[in-house]
Amino acid sequence: MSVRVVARIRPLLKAEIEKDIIVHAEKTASATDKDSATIVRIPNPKNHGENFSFNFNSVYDQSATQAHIFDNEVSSTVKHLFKGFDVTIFAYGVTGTGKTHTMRGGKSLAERGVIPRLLSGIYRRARKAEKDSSGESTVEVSMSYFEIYNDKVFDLFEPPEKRTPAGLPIRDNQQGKAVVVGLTERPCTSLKEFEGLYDHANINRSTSATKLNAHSSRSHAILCVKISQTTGDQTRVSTVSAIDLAGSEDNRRTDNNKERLVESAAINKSLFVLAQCVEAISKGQARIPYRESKMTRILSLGQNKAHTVMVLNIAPVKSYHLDTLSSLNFANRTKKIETNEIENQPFYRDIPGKSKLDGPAMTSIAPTSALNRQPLRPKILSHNANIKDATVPIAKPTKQFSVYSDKPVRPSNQANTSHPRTTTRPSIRSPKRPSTDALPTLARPAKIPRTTATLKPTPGMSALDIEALIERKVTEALAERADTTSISNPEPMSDEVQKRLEALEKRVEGQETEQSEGLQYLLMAKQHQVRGEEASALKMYMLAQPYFQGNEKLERKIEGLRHRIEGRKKEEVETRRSPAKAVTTRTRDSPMKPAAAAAAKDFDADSSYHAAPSLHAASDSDSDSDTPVPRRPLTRIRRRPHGPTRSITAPSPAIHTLFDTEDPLIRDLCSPTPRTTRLLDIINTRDVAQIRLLKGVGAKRAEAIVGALCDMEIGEEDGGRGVVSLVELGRLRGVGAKLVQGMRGGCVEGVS
Ligand SMILES: Nc1ncnc2c1ncn2[C@@H]1O[C@H](COP(=O)(O)OP(=O)(O)OP(=O)(O)O)[C@@H](O)[C@H]1O
Repeated sequence: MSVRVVARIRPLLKAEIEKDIIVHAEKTASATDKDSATIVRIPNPKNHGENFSFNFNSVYDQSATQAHIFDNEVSSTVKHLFKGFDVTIFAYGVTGTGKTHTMRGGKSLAERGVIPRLLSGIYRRARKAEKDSSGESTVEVSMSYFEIYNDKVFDLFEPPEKRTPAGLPIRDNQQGKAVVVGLTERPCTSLKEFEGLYDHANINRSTSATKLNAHSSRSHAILCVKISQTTGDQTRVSTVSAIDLAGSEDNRRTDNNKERLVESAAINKSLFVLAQCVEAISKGQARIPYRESKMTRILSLGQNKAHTVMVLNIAPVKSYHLDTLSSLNFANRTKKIETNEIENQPFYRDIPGKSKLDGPAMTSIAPTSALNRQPLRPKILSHNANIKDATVPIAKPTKQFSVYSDKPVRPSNQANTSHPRTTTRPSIRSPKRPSTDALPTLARPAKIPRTTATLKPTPGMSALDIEALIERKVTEALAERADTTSISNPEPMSDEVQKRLEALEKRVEGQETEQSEGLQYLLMAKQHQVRGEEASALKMYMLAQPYFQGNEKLERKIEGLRHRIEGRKKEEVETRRSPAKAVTTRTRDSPMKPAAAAAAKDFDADSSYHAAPSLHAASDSDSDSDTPVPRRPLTRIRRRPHGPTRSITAPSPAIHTLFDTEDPLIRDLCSPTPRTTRLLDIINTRDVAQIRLLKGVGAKRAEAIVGALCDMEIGEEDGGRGVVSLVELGRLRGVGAKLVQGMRGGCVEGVS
């Protein structure tokens, strides 16, 4: 099913006037009176006589009430939730277009937004389900709520003063879903309780007054509400995520100060990445850059297996013209994303082995499948043999148990470490079972009767009961093993090693924090430059300079930019004095100094400056719509060949390059020392022969490192990126800070 995209055009604000309205909701020609509008119409900024139209699932104009939006677009998702599907609802749009109004809304009953109404619907349905089952079923609701501020994750149940500067980490759970580690999950038994928690948490959200919005959200806020439906000993968990994204900002209009600019850069960057993800998905590219921002990682659009609704918030007026077009383009692409909705299967309650890491969404998948994968933290006693287990199909573990065997399960460590599974499997396969095909899969324990205490079959048991008994026993034993394994295999790190690792981490983090501040300025500089705001770009480059002292490339860039601005000013003055003369002035009258010329050349050669002007406009190659991407003056744009449509196409800004290695300047400024690079390169070869030659590493240790890399699955989801920092290396099982320092120190001698 595709992402459902609905557009909402907000009413005029006090300072806005009727005659500036340029965006309209319209119905299709074939629509009846009953049908709602599905088209957003907006003029072409280059030619006001021409209009662009964008088609969405629904379009709401200024008259749409909060109740209207909820009833038409969101209330039906409650049903999905209770059927076991996850749901994601998110609001997207430029700053000040009504995202928070839509999601949270006001205090009065009529003004309440999607979130409180959704919760109201959830509680209502929960009570009904409980009542209809005559008390057989219970529904529990719990919530977690966090924000992504400056690309860091913060628990909104924690007051800001208790936050750690680095925020909470994100990890992939066993199902490959990104979850925040260490989030508070609060049970809430009634709407009132929910509202109390939600309102309180919202006080902790980062908001500020900007020129475009007196209460502008400076972060992406993600609310996860978990619904656990229990009948007997089975529980089915589903999650609804309601996301109020921060709005993109055009800093020419915000008058943002330094702090707001930094926030703005982070917001814009994450929205850039989101646009890139959507573009990559819509083009069917193999690599979707989810990991380039925390927001995209969490949202995992198109990958999250949830029923997804996007509300596109739009301002109706001219001053938002270009931004609105960008948003419309983005939404146009998003609506084509197919989500593979998957129903969460019930699992047995109180099953041991559920990690805290799982987070709210984690438990939404049957635990049996979770058992097939390695935990995220390496377990010291586990062998590489376990890696194979990760590939064992879900139903296979059942073969390890015989229904007639009543012996206690072997302690997990032994089972895990002494024998690879493949050797034990045949001997414990039940000889009485001709085929495992008849087995119901572990992921569907729904048919299991609520028999309990004894695991021995009794004479009166049916074949189905026996099958169920096998499953039950297998599930419990595997869960127990997983649990024991995690408890009995703590990190074997001595206090001293732990301390050293922390010290190393702090040192590296300290450097990172300092550098990242400088990088923020570079990012902003680049954003300004992309928009043709060269004076602001220069200012930002200059602010970045103290963080990268002595960097010649940056100095050249600044000088080149300064020269360019001065040249332009001169040109303007000349033009005003004598337009005809000015045409030739540049070549005749102002020859560039060699250094400046080189700098300017460097500037020109940097292809990323030819990017599209709009912050969240990704490239547009859609063929089925009038999907313009605005262009701004002063920005040089490479045109793509015109296709069959008349869509105006701007190239995609290499957004992800803003902070990464594709930008030559940033690459230059961020690169780790050659020694570190060398060490990481060697480690990432996963070649025992090479690694064992590192200082302090013998053959056994080299093998353990390679094993740990595999265990941690570093690189699998990242296309084999391997360890990327010393800290990450130090965290590998059996490595530690001391060894890292030793290996690094010995690296200069060269290990080939
Ligand atoms: N449908 C609406 N009806 C009435 N007022 C609205 C509506 N939509 C938005 N507003 C008003 O517009 C202003 C901006 O809305 P809001 O704060 O929700 O924008 P936003 O998109 O969340 O902005 P930001 O990204 O900066 O947080 C608010 O004063 C809000 O009350």
